[in-house]
Amino acid sequence: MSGEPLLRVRDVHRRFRTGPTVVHALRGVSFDVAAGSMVALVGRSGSGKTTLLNTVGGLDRPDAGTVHVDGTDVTALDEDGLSRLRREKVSYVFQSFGLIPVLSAAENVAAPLRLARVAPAERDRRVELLLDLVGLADHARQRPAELSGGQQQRVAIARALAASPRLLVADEPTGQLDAETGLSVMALLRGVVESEGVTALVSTHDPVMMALADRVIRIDDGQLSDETPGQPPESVPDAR
Ligand SMILES: Nc1ncnc2c1ncn2[C@@H]1O[C@H](COP(=O)(O)OP(=O)(O)OP(=O)(O)O)[C@@H](O)[C@H]1O
Repeated sequence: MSGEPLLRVRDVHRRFRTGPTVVHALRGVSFDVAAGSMVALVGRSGSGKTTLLNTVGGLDRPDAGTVHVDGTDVTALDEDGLSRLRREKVSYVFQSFGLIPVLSAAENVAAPLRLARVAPAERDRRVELLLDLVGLADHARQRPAELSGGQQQRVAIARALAASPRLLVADEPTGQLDAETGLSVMALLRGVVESEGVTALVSTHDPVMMALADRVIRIDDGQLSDETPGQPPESVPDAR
């Protein structure tokens, strides 16, 4: 498999029909993401970022084009196949965290491991390790409402990593966080890409996230319009 991109997107189109109006949200999007790299997806509001991320992880189907994740043709999967993909290969981090309110931090992180039928002792070990990785070892028993926004997003990142996905998709993961908290969550994401060997595709408006990425791809009105390599933070205006 070496040399194969972890993610391959080819000529993806997606249209939405609302009454008489048709919005062409993706107009022939193609790109590759190398295994173990972190790519930032940027673009104005309404440019198609969420639609693209949903298509990549099988939450939404394109009208045309193909998406391959780790050699699997996502666009050819039936519902069972998509569920397996989301359990085993792709996980999501959302702007709104998406934690289960009645579960503790540890139970939220354990949820994907339960689904994957990981044995309890191994599950506990992995949850402890992940909460430690995201700096929340002392908050394992707290429920989401008892955690700050930044802490909740850290739990969501730990949960997303629980089942050792190949691809982490994050849709504006720092969108609800203040600048300082957002920066620490972004640095955490960058760190886990390295330490867990995961590949990440992250939509963002934040120049610091762009600077932390290996590559930046820009979407404009449903088309990729530009691509620049990640830059060191000191060369990004207003990043400090
Ligand atoms: N389910 C839907 N039904 C109808 N139109 C939709 C739907 N989802 C997205 N769109 C339209 O598709 C276009 C792209 O939306 P998308 O949410 O992908 O943009 P975005 O870049 O993620 O925006 P933002 O940064 O504001 O989240 C927009 O014009 C949007 O109104």
